[in-house]
Amino acid sequence: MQVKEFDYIVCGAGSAGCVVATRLIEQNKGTVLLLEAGGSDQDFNYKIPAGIPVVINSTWNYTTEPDARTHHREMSCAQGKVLGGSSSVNGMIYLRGQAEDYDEWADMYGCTGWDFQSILPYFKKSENNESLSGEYHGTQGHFVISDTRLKHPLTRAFIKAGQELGLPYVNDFNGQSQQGVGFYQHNIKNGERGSTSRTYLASVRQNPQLTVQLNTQVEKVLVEQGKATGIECRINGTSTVIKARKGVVLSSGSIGSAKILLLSGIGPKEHLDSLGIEVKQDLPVGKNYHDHLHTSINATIKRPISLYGEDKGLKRYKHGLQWLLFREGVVASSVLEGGAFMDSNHEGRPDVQAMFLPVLDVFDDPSGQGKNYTHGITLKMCHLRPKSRGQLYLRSKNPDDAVRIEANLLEHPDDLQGLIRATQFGLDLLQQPSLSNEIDEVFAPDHTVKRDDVVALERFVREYCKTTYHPVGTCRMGQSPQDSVVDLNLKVHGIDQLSVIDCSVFPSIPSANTNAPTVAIAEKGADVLIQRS
Ligand SMILES: Cc1cc2nc3c(=O)[nH]c(=O)nc-3n(C[C@H](O)[C@H](O)[C@H](O)COP(=O)(O)OP(=O)(O)OC[C@H]3O[C@@H](n4cnc5c(N)ncnc54)[C@H](O)[C@@H]3O)c2cc1C
Repeated sequence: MQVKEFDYIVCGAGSAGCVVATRLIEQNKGTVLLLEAGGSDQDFNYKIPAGIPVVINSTWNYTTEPDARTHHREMSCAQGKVLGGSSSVNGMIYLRGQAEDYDEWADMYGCTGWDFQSILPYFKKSENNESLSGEYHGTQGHFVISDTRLKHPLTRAFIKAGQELGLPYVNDFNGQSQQGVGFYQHNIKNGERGSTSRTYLASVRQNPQLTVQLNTQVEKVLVEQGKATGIECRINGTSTVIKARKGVVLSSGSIGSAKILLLSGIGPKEHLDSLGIEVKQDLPVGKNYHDHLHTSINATIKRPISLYGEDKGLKRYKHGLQWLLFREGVVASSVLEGGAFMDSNHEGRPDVQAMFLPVLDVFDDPSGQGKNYTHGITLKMCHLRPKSRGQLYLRSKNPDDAVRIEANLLEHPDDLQGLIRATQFGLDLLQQPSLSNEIDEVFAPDHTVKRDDVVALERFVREYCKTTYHPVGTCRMGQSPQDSVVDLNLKVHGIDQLSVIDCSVFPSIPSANTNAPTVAIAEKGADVLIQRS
C-alpha cells in the first residue's frame, strides 16, 4: 500500500488549526493536510449565531472527575468536534484579556517574546474589526469582529445597572482598560458566525496544496530518532499512517493535543510506564490543566420581555425568515450581548467578569432550576485568574478511551474566594435600580443565601459552579523541559519537527474568554513555523 505523504500535517481543525493551515498555504509552504475528528460545518446551524443549542451537540463530551470540593460532581467540559472546533460552537464573545496576562507569561513563566507588546501585532493581524481601529485593533485580518446588533432592553438595563454600581461604560473591552460595563464585540459578520473555518480556512479551501480530511481521529505521532515523521490515524474507522516531510503540528485543543502526545509516548515517564507505553520523551504533558469557573445567578422578571419563547411557534418562523432574507434579527446575534469586568480584590485590574443573558439559561445552567421558570435573566459570574491546577491522564493505551481529567477545581483557597466575590458582584448588580426594577425573584442562589453570608455563598459555589469550557495549559510553553512541554517556538522539547499550537500551550489562562487569545497564539505560532521552514 502506498503511504501518503505531505509537507505538513496539522492535527485538529479548530480555532488554532484552521489559522495554522491557512497561513502555511498562504505562504506557499508546500502541501498541507488538515485532519479533523469531527465532521463538516455546512449545516446552517453553524452559520446562525443563535444555533448554539443545536451545535453544542457536536462536541467531545469531556468531563472532569468527581471531586469533594465541588460536591462530587462530574462537570462537562465540552469542546467542539467539528470543522472549526470550538470556534464553531462557542458563544462568539471577542475578548483578549489584559496586557498583564501576557506580561506575566514573559516575567513569571520565562516566555520571552510572548509579552503583550509582542503578541499585540498578532491580535491585530488576525482582526477584521468592523468599527474599531488604531493602536489596539486591526481591520485587514480574516477574523471577523462586529458590534452587537441586538441590544435587548434587559441587556441595556444590565449595562445601566453596572454604571449605577460605579463602573465606567466601556466601548472597547480590548483597548486601554477592561474595567467597566458595556456591550461585547463578537465573531459575527453579516449575521453569520465567524468561526475560523468559515473565515480563515474558507479563504484557502480551493487551494490544491490543501487537503482537509474530516472524520479522522489522530491517534499518535510517529517519532523516529527524536524526530516526528508522521502520524497514525483512523479515517472513518480504518487505521492509516500518513507521513510528514517538514512537520507535524498538534492543534487538537488542550485535551486533544495532550492525549495525542501521551499516546505517542511523550509525557510524564511514570504515567507512561504504568500503562506500558514506550517513553519517547519525559515531559510534563497533561499537568498545569486549568479552566475558568463561573456561577449562574438566575432571576425571574416582572414583564414578559425576555427572549423566552422566541424560538417557538410563529415567532420561530418569523425570526428564521428574517435571518434568511436579511441576516438580521434575534437569531443573528449572540445571546451574550453584554458584560462587565470588575476589580473585586483591589489588585489594580479586574479579577471577575459578568456575562449577561436577557433570558433564563436553561441550557447551560448548573442548578437546573431555570427549567421551571419562564421569563427571566441569567448572570454568569466568572473568576478570571484561577490558581488551582489539575492534571489529565490516559486511562489506557486505547485511543477510544476517554481521558481522566483530575481538574482539582477550587483546590486553591483563593479560587473559592474569587468565585464568592464574583457571585457577590452579580448580586450587587441585581440590586441597582435599572435591574432591580425589572426583577421579580432571584431564585438561584435562593433566598437563604444573603450577599454577605460567605458560608452560604461557599455552599452555593461548591454546589453549582461549573467550568466555562476554557481548559488550557496541558502542553504549556516554557524554557525548560522540567516544567514545560513546548519551547518558546512552540516546538516540543527534544522532538524535532513536532509543534503544539493551540490553547494547551498557555502557561496561564488570560483574564477573558479564550478564543481570541488562541487565534493570536496560532498566528504567532504559524509565523514562527514559517520562518523556521
Ligand atoms: C461551548 C463553548 C463556548 C465558548 N464560548 C466562548 C466565547 O464566547 N468566546 C471565547 O473567546 N471563547 C469561548 N470558548 C472557548 C474557545 O472557543 C476555545 O478556548 C478555543 O476555541 C480553543 O481553540 P483550540 O484551537 O485550542 O481548540 P478547538 O477549537 O477545540 O480545536 C481542537 C480541534 O481538534 C479536534 N481534535 C481533537 N482531538 C483530535 C484528534 N485526536 N484527531 C483529530 N482531531 C482532533 C477537535 O475536534 C477540534 O476541532 C467557548 C468554548 C466552548 C466549548
